[in-house]
Amino acid sequence: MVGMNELNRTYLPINSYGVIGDCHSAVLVSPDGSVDWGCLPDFDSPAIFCRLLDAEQGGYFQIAPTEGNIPGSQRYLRGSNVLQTRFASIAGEVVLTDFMPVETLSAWPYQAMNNNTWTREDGSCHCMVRIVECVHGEMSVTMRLKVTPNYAADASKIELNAQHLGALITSEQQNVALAIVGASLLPSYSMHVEQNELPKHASVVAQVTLREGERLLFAVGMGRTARSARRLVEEELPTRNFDAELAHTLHAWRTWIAGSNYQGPYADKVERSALALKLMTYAPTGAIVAAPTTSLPEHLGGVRNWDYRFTWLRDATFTLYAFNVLGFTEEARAFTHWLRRLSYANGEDLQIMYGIRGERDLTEKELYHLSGYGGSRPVRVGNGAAEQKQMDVFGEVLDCIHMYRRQGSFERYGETLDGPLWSMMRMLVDYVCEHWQEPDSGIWEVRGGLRHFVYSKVMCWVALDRGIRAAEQMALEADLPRWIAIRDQIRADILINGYDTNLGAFTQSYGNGSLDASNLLLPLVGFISPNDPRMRSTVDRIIENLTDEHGFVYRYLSDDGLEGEEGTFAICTFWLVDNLAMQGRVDEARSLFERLASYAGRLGLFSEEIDARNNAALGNYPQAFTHIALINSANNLRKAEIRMAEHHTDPVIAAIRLQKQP
Ligand SMILES: OC[C@H]1O[C@H](O[C@H]2O[C@H](CO)[C@@H](O)[C@H](O)[C@H]2O)[C@H](O)[C@@H](O)[C@@H]1O
Repeated sequence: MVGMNELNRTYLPINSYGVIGDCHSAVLVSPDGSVDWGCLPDFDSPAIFCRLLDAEQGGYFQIAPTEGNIPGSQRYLRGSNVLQTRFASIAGEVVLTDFMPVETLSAWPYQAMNNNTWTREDGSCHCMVRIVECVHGEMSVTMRLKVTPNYAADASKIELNAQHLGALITSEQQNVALAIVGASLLPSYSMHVEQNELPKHASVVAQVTLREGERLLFAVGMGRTARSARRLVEEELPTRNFDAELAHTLHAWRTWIAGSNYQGPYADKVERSALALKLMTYAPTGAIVAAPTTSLPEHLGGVRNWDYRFTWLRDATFTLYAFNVLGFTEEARAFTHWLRRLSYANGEDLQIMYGIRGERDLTEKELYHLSGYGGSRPVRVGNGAAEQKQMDVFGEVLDCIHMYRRQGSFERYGETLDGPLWSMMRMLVDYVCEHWQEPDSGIWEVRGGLRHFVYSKVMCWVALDRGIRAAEQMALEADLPRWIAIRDQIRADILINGYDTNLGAFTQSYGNGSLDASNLLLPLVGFISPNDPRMRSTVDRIIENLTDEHGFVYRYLSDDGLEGEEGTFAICTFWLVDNLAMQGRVDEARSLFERLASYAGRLGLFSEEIDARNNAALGNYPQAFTHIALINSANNLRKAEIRMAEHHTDPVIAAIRLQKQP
């Protein structure tokens, strides 16, 4: 964590970054004041800042003390995704406030699926705002903006404006506008262009000495064309009232989070997780990304580097479960809206993931010119998993609609389940009836060939089960006798072929003696009781054989067709917490939850995996999966504690406690 003088800055720990966003995109800000990852204006736009994936070539936008070695420390402003980085020395202290203005966090009038969101509802541009203010003494501050368009593949050209209060950075496809507000009041202010060693990208450098009470505001926006970006530099950005936008943005986040009705343990962690998840929603269409980054490695120096800036049906529906726990329903409405507008002719045609505007083509490419985080290559954009067959997604989609119905959301939003939505559900259930016996690539998207994954079969059972319940409870048209027979057949098949009596555990796939943490979901989806002896022994086997020395859980240890190792999966460890809690092993559950929670970064954010041995976060960041699971586990602990209280206290007191819960 160093200041501007440290020119050879390399890779910071993944979970040391803060994230800010506007529900169109999100950028990562390091504790030394640098935006090292940024795809603007949308999550899937080519990155203009990618120092995170190539410390030498990658662009960044850093505002920090000119003198090196003044450490920055970060925090979020209460109840928001507005980030502050504080730099303090003996001579002075400056505070950097970073945010992306939001108009509203409630449901949008959804736009066409195929648009990039260059402008906001009121016609102004989406932007990133950074305000640096001296709160004590004085400090010299440097801003360095190195824009590297198209993941640093395209060259950029810089033009400073006449007063040196802004800059236009253009390239073949992307045009960036920078405006600096407040500089004309500061005599020490200067700005120049600095050539870098690699000539493709120069940097805009501004310097100023700030005294107590003085401040500068930097706004960066994207123009669809060089001409529109020039207009942003000259007209729009210098005249927008960003103080009012900051107040509005803070209010929007705080109003949104105040809608949570969570009253259980670890409320601060749950709140941060909820705010992180909301950041991953794409307001114009209702889609939800798995994470706002690509290629943060699952093994340092390894090849397991994937692009997560897309919408997996699985990850998104899991996100909605977590929102549901907190009492948020609008996100599910927005997502089901997105879901209904996806293009697919039948179950075969339904992809497991789509782009945020419903794009089907997510062709995976390797960016050979980037060296990768800590040398982890290849850097990939696009994701080949989109072409995989993963049978679990049918259960996840049907379960999500089931949850939406159970929440009373159809009534709340004046919608109905019959009609086109029910036709879609029936089509998916019928597809599962025909295809559940086929092998697939499974929840973990293995690249080593198709198998009969137990979790996939269980989710086929879930698809049938939720379809049957909807048909029965809503008197909807369906071939119920057939559905019921197949549901029961799937269950019997799993219990015979998916449980290994010698091992004493549900296995990863049929006829294979390996353990798989996805089976921890079986009681969570209602397939089996958490106290069924087969489930209890599966949990014990997982604890014995699928954990590291900290008790954190690996997804599996079997071959998956890829080179290299990986860390423990945070979502899987939280699933273990859930199982322990549901079994009444509350002390073990609590202690595991707390151990795992201590591996979040200082801001409470998690990536996908943990290498506890080296105290390192691994994988894309922040990752929805982990934050979803944290919320669910905190809630399962809450429920387990209530159950314990009921058993161990006076029944009257227990009843009073129960009443207090939402
Ligand atoms: O391990 C191989 C696979 O890893 C990624 O998939 C993982 O992330 C997805 C998004 O969060 C999640 O849905 C999946 O369950 C995880 O295994 C990657 O996206 C795949 O391309 C890759 O094959």
